[in-house]
Amino acid sequence: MGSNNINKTEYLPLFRTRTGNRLFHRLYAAAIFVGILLIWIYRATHIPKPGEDGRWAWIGLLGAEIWFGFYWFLSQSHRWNLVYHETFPDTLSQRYEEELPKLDIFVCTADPTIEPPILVINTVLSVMAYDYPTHKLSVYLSDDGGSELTFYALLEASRFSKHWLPFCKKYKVEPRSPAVYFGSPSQHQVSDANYAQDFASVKKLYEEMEGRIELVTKIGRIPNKAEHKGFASWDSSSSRGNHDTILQILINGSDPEAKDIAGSTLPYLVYLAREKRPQHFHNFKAGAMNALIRVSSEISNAPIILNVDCDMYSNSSQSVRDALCFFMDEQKGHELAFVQFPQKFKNTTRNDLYGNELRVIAEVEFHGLDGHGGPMYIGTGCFHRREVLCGRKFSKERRIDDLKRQNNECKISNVHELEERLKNLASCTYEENSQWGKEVGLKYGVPVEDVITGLSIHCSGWRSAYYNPARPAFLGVAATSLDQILVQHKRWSEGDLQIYLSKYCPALYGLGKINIGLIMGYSTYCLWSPNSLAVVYYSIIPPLYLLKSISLFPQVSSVWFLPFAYVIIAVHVYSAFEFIYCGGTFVGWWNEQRIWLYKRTSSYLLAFVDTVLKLLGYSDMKFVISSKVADEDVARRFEEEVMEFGITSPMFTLISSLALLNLFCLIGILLKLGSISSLGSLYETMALQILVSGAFVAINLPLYIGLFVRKDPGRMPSSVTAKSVIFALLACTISTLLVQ
Ligand SMILES: O=c1ccn([C@@H]2O[C@H](COP(=O)(O)OP(=O)(O)O[C@H]3O[C@H](CO)[C@@H](O)[C@H](O)[C@H]3O)[C@@H](O)[C@H]2O)c(=O)[nH]1
Ligand SMILES: [Mn+2]
Repeated sequence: MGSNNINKTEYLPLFRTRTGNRLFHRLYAAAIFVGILLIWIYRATHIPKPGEDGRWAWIGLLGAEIWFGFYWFLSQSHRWNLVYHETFPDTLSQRYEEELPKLDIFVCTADPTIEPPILVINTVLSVMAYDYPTHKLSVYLSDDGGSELTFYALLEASRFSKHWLPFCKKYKVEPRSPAVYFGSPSQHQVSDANYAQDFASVKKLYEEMEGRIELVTKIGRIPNKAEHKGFASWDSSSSRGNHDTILQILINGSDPEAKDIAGSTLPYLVYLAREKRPQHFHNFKAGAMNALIRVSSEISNAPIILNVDCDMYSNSSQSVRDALCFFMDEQKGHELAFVQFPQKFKNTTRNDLYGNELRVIAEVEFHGLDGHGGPMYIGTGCFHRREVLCGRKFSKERRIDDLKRQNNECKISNVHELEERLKNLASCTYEENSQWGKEVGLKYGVPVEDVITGLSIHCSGWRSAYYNPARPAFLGVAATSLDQILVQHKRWSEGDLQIYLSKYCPALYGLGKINIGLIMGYSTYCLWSPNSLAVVYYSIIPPLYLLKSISLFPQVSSVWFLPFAYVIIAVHVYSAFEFIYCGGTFVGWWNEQRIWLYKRTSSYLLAFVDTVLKLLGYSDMKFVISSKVADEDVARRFEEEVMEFGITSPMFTLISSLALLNLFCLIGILLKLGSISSLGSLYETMALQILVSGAFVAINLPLYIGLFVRKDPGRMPSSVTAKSVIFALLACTISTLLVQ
């Protein structure tokens, strides 16, 4: 009986994979594909003759529709074959509890103003408190802001952790971000007197610490620098972009003194601000990660690395074990380079006004990528094998070294000496004439270091896994204003397009190296920004021709009307169902359509233009860091799901001009109608153009209100309103004069 049991556990896998049933989707996709072909045939065979109305507009529409069809085809790769995983952490624990590998956790921050130190250390504390042997954990904070305020907060966190970690473990606290835990009404063991007492005392300690950190952040300096030797690293000459490497080991896990109040070992805790000099380009987050990889290799050198953005606290103390179920699985673990968890957010509202949650991407598309070889690496909530990040290629013959054997404990005898010795690893010149950023570490050159690094890992033969547990593993701060989300998507779509135009273009570089489905999957994201051209064309030309009463679509009575109607209806009904199936609301779906439009007509368009300028040498690489704070007023409107404009931005001028253009054209054509009876003939010839502009106007309702009705500070600034009215009127007038 006993031996039977052992055999059983030996054969149980650590994770299981299940594929979804895709029959319905495949039938649907085939039917849409036929519809698209018919649309193409119609367009190509009905081009107006030279001299006839609308010939060029028509050819443009043909181009746009070919693009939409092609893009739709690419995006089917995300839906063809969905896979879902389930992990067995109990089996992991039974089999390997004593041999679990070490884990290094990297947290990146870059600006103490928009990434407040209190937020950063809550993330740090949440990952320090993982349900994992503490002597195997090391947490590194990279501070590209080079801020003593952040350092101060981390020092405070190192002290508070002595109380927080044992409290979390004793009462199995979830989540382990103290701000979130104490901020939400506790449902835990309130009846237990011990718990109530511990809760009250730890909460008090937290609030006192929070008070001190907020005070220091507010006054912007450290009152008592003698408190820790580390503050000596900041002198009057150091500034954010110009300072020496600052490396401070705040908790030396191997020090017998470094114990929590229950007498257990604490994880290593390290602060690193790599050297910054104005004359050296620092490669943003990729540069920070690479410095962390090097420095950590000399301290803890764990074979597995988890990295999170400073706002992405751990929401589940079990995630490390979940991730290890993948890496340590005897059958399939050795093929896996990284395990990616979805990005989810703490502060989203019911109808997700800005489409922050990227719901369908998280719940459908990434499962689809997994079916083709693995999800992309998306920069946060991702566990990597260190060796892979350091450039190791996959080889069938040579299995990666057993994780269980890379478990030697680290011992630091002289902290100060070690800090001094390692500083050089984070200097500006260390990477000169090396392979860092090229073959080793995260890749440089594009502002989406994550996507390009993941792609090159896939291309060197590795797989990855997407794990999307019911309880989100990480929660971050989502954008709270329209401007923020548009700026973020500009950076993403620009970076992705740069990858497409680089030597890592998935369609060329990936050919023969990765599955064709994965090439299509990557291409869908990398080609976000060229989408803008077709969408902008569709938002300008049909309404202008509507105003001129020139029809660009089949008449309602024509059979060619059917494929258009069919594709438009089927695609939107499917997408609404998919969205709701993924847990969204109908209003949420409608909001997402609006954001879809805004991204394509502003972020993606500007990203496209900037990429072209960059190719021509006119533009530099930028990384606009997303703000993780909002002032009270903005936060309130976000809660109420009222769109936040508030500032002037070229992106707002773009979306407003297009919204007004469609509105003017629609009003214009209705005014031009002599009588109600001509409505019938307008409908017969112009139904689809009216539908396109009508949908445009309907989706833009909140924007019109922001332009003309609202009075609060979140409305559209009047300069944007004025500019957009002028642009839209100009476009209408010029086209009326030109298109005769
Ligand atoms: O010079 C820099 C710039 C940024 N960061 C950090 O990078 C992270 C991501 O920056 P954020 O402004 O929050 O950008 P997001 O668009 O929210 O980030 C997403 O997209 C990035 C790629 O564009 C990925 O790196 C991120 O992991 C992913 O969450 C944050 O922790 C920053 O502190 C640095 O460490 N150094
Ligand atoms: Mn972010």
